[in-house]
Amino acid sequence: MDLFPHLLSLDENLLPKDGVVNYLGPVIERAAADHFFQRLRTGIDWQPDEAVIMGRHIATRRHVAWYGDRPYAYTYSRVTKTALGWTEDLLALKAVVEECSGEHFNSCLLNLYHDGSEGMAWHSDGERDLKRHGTIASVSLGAERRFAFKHKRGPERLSLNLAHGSLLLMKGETQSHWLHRLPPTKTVSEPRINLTFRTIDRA
Ligand SMILES: O=C(O)CCC(=O)C(=O)O
Ligand SMILES: [Fe+2]
Repeated sequence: MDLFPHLLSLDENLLPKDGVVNYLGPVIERAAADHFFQRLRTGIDWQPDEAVIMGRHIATRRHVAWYGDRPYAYTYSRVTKTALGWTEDLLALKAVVEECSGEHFNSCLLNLYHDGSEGMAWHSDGERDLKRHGTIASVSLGAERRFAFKHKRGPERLSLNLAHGSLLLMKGETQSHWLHRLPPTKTVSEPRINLTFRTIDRA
């Protein structure tokens, strides 16, 4: 009998090459995940994300927030944000993620997708301020959404569903060689919150 099936996923790399992605499935039980979703929905300082398109600042419908150990300045899609101090809920989620991954994180970017019409385009999280080859730990709460990877130079593609309360780890060289995205979908009308725990590493 397998008492800890999700722990086995740490040995299973979803990528065929050039990086490591582990999907641990739901690591937070449903009632706790529901609780965190509700608390974060109202307790986080959500702001519309901004994009700079042809030199103009455009506010997106997707909302974002940025928290960390210190007031890190973080440049993301060419907009700089200053990290707010951890909330009790974020520290509790960080503890779960650190326990499951065996790694430590000093910051977290949160995304709020109001429904399936909002997503995130192909990108990698190789920002200058992030620790090189550091793990990114992604927690999903709320509506289940598809998440996709494609290799930057080859034909390889894969995708998976991110369940309520689940944890996905992107490790090692993943950001150097793969893009990821959250495709918009007509079939989801419920909101989703995503938390990506990261390590900011700067002089
Ligand atoms: O919402 C997600 O699952 C992914 C978010 C993401 O890729 C990011 O914030 O960099
Ligand atoms: Fe990302």
